Amino acid sequence: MLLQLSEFSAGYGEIDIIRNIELSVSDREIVTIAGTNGAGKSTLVKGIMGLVPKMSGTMLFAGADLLRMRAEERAARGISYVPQISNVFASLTVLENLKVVNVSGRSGKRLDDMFSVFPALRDRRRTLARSLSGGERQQLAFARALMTDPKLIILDEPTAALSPALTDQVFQRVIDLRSHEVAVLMIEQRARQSLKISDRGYILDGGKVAMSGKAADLLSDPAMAKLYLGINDGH
Ligand SMILES: Nc1ncnc2c1ncn2[C@@H]1O[C@H](COP(=O)(O)OP(=O)(O)OP(=O)(O)O)[C@@H](O)[C@H]1O
Repeated sequence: MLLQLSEFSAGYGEIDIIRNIELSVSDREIVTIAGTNGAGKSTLVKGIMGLVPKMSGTMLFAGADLLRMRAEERAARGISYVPQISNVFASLTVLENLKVVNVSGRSGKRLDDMFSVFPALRDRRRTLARSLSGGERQQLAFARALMTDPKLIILDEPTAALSPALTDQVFQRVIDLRSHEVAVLMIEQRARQSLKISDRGYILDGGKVAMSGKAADLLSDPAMAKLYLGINDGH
């Protein structure tokens, strides 16, 4: 198991926002976190990154105890986080955005790797990030996250504000990430589409895991369809 949370609770003050979460991600797995607005999805992933002030429970990553580690240490151990907005530097070119990721050693080789995975970025390497299309910008955000050669990438709503066509493209890119020996944990409002490309899923409601399991089982569960699917995606 790559990431294992047990009895994990987290919050910002007196009251915990998420409570007693059991969650795991295996090597190269794609896992969706979906659920209602305000359920605590962002708080959960920020907790994994070490960005929430109050946390308790157990959190293991590649066998190490993450809970007491600072955010920088967690990142250094191989977790990359792609926030929902402001995930690239708008005033830098594509090439500059990739170069400023702090990678020790072979960054030239790494750049070549990124351009072979995302050929559109090679063509646009001198373009300012602010001039990229929404889909290209998301590719750049993924490429930046991959520059550090992480074991786990956490994506916070990668398709937010994208058109249906670009959404399909971004989900295809998420599938491609798997060939990079990387696991993906992603928050998605488009739960149905996201589960279709995932191995497993967790549905949060009111700070707790309401449902979890194999993505195919969740997609065919009538209770899941009634309560949590189809509100935000028309597919
Ligand atoms: N920095 C913060 N300080 C205090 N409370 C916060 C903070 N961030 C979030 N919350 C509260 O935590 C709860 C869960 O928020 P969170 O953003 O984790 O939910 P979410 O499931 O990601 O929601 P959405 O789908 O709407 O983005 C909300 O009630 C929110 O008001």
